Amino acid sequence: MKRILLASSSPRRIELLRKFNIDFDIVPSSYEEKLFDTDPISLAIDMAKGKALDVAKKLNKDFIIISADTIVTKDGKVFGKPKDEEDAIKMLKVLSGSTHEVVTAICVYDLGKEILKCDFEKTEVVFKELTEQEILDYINTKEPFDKAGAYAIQGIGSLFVKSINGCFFNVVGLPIFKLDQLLREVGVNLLKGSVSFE
Ligand SMILES: Cc1cn([C@H]2C[C@H](O)[C@@H](COP(=O)(O)OP(=O)(O)OP(=O)(O)O)O2)c(=O)[nH]c1=O
Repeated sequence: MKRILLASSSPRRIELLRKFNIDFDIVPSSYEEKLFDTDPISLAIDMAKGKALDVAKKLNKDFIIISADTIVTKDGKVFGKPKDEEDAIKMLKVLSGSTHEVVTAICVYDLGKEILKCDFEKTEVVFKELTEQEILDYINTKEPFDKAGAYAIQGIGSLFVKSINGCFFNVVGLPIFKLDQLLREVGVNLLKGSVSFE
């Protein structure tokens, strides 16, 4: 019996996938993410792939793994999750009053068929100008700390987002439209809430 497995510790990814009527297991990867200023798309894809391959080592052929990685990028700089308060303040100052991009890479790895497919989605996010006080007040909510770019569009961070261009769910960490396309290629239909295996 085939099983879907989400290789993630992200509560947002878990919650988004739970919207659909499929059973899935959750095994976070221990893949070590290394961020540096380079092409954000290949970086995110490498990391999503790394997470899938890491979790695959522990599994048998019955599983289809879903993994993802989200990066915030602006002017050639890439931002993951802030290391500390100072890092979060720095990121929010860069994002203030301007447009940045959020890239999420996703991979679907069918261990039985030995098919690994990865893709990405990119969304533009326009931030209002933030005052020092707003940044400090936001840091005090603790929301920024486990989020790429130090904000959550789905949370209090929504106060800062003037507009977006592209997939909302991509910003939250799981681009549902892209994920559905990849899953269909390995026989999983989120709309039917079922997994059909030939
Ligand atoms: C920009 C943004 C990011 N995020 C989150 C999504 C991801 O959980 C996180 C980016 O970190 P990731 O390294 O992509 O994921 P993760 O470490 O949380 O989980 P895992 O590697 O186990 O799958 O930032 C939001 O929740 N809202 C936002 O608006």
